[in-house]
Amino acid sequence: MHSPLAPAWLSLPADTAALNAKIFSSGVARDAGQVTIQGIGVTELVEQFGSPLWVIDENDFRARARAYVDAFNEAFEPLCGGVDVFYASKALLTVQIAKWVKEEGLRMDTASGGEMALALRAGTDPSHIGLHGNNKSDEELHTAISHQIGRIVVDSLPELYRVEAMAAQLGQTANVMLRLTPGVDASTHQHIATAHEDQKFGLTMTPAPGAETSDAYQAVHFAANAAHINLVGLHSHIGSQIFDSAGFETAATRMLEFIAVLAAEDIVIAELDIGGGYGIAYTEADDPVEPAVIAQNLAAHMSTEIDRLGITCPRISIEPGRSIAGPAGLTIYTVGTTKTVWVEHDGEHYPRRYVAVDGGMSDNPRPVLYDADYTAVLANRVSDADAVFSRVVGKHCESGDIVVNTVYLPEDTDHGDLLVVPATGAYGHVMSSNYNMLLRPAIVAIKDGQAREIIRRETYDDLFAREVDL
Ligand SMILES: Cc1ncc(COP(=O)(O)O)c(C=O)c1O
Ligand SMILES: N[C@@H](CCCC[NH3+])C(=O)O
Repeated sequence: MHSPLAPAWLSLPADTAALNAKIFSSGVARDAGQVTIQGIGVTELVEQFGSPLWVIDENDFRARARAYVDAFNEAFEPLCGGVDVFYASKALLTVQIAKWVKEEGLRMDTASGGEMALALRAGTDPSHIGLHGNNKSDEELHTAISHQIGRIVVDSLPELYRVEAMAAQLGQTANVMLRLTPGVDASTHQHIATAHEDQKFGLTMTPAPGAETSDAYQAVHFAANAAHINLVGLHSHIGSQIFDSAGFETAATRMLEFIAVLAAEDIVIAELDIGGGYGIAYTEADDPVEPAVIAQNLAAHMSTEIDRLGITCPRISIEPGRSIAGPAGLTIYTVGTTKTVWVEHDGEHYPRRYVAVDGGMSDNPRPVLYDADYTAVLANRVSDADAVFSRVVGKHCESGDIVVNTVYLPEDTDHGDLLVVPATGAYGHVMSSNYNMLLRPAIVAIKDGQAREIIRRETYDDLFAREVDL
């Protein structure tokens, strides 16, 4: 029965076994009742690799990565030449994944010394690596400059001066992009919007009261004239999990207008990185846009703006993360216990079923951080039982430890059943923790119907590994 407690977007499923294709990776199906990934059943995966388990559909990941390369190159080639696609590795990064990214022709966007070290360890060409961060350490800058990485995306004036000084000291030229904040308020959760003024990232394009020029303008002039800096271009990233093209278009317009101002002063900006942030479907409420459509719309918008401003189009680069890794991943959990509570709503009481699983906020903190919604399906079997209004929770000592806030699950879902939560490939493993000393799950990659572990499950010895005096 449909619950009055349900949010407006959640519909009562006609079939609780159905798998919504826009949310699951392309390799997911049901076979003899069981959810399979490229033909391998969830029961077999859990028997072999344990529960909970992160699964990455490698074919799907690679296809999504390739789709960005193909779509953006096709749309922009006639206008601005080829497009470089940098995979935003913060979404999901292991050595294997860095290798897939390279094999599919993408470059690597990193956001810390650790991500950069992993990219280098995986054999990524340093000239294909970008380094972000609003507060890079001397050690991170030293590694980036001495390895001659393709772009240090400088976030502030003080950092720019430090880069010039360090490059001079090392007798090198640092490749620098400048991250600007085009003042766009992207429609997403406030913690993942990054281009409005009142947040920590980037050089503002608006002069301070009483000042004649902005930090962005001063940074361009400094970088263009610095002896040890090669100004690669400009960068803007408006935020993450965005569906609406208006924010990307406004940001592109503001960046191109700034490039036109600089062109009038004979400063040529050769490259413009427009960041990542493309939204994915976590639930039936989300309607993601295909890379080809995003690319064509953006190219059309930029073409008009370039004509209007009378400038040459800079080379374009982008940084998608979530939209490559997210839909390719899913998490398998085992149900431990259930209970039903009665919740008051408009003077009546309605049931909510709590279904507790063997993971939680330690393998996916997104619900607790951003109120993020997910969905789940009973995965080891199909059931004819009625769909009941449910909340999937974890096993941590926190009442906010929610895995899926609202979902209809079969009434007989019980101890020992497996649930699959789709779209967990991005910002799950990378933001996981050992809270309550839970062990982090393994990551299994499935390629061409073969499953292999790319990250093994943690052990209690891993938990004690940093104890100095055991
Ligand atoms: C600078 C930068 N580039 C790219 C990304 C990737 O964003 P997404 O994973 O939403 O595509 C982020 C994260 O928001 C970012 O901060
Ligand atoms: N971690 C965030 C995205 C942050 C993007 C990085 N700038 C999420 O899960 O949605």
